[in-house]
Amino acid sequence: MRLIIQPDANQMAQWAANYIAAKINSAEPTAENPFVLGLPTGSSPLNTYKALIKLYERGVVSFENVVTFNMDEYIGLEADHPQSYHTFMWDNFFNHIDIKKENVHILDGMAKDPEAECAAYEKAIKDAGGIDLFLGGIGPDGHIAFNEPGSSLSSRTRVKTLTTDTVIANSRFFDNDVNKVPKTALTVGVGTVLDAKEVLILVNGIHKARALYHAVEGPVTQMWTISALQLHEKGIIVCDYDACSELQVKTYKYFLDIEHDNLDPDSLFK
Ligand SMILES: N[C@@H]1[C@@H](O)[C@H](O)[C@@H](COP(=O)(O)O)O[C@@H]1O
Repeated sequence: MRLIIQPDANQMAQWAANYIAAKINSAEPTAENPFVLGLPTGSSPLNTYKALIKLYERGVVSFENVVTFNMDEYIGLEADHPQSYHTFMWDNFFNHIDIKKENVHILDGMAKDPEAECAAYEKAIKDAGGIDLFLGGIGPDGHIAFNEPGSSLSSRTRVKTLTTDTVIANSRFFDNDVNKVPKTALTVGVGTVLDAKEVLILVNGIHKARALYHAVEGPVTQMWTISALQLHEKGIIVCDYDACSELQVKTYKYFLDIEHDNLDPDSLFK
């Protein structure tokens, strides 16, 4: 695992955006052989999306030959609901770049047959050649996508019931009313994420410090699903100083030392 420690959320976002852009560019994607990018919602990736939009506007990267698969979607929200992940992605990212609508994949939370929707999603990822890079965030309880504590670390795309903690955490987007928050979601599985060629996870803020501790220093356990990243050959966590608060000083110093030459976001384009 690589742990990229940055001073704050803005510098994290610049590092992550530069990394994604450099990966897309080095793949030299074409319509026949696109770059396949997995994407999250939430507050964690917002600054990264803003930084990627700026890179696109500066002509540093194009998304013309990029295919995307989002991590998850609430069950029961129409795509045009203000809090659907469809709305989030188009408002915060897709509307501002040159991605083709047909290259965007987001699970349909209104699907009549959710299980068939999930199976079709797994097939679509496979048909696209697998995910080259999966960007993600985590909840304070260490969940990745909507793989709540107790999720199988081999899980695939499926229906998941949200924990009370997640419903409360996400009620901030639903007028702070837990009754308005959907209680179930469609989500890629931990196994789906681990199948990506690379996984890049964003973790910022003191409220994620415990989760980062479990991700880096804890054992692999279904109770902190992000810990499964330890099994991935190319797992990267980009975090800020605050999120490192629960790490041992020697762990923190080790990753700062070994990544010393890689911490400047501009170093990624050299
Ligand atoms: N399903 C999403 C996750 O993909 C996201 O990582 C998490 C954390 O959100 P935030 O980045 O806002 O802290 O929220 C939701 O539960």
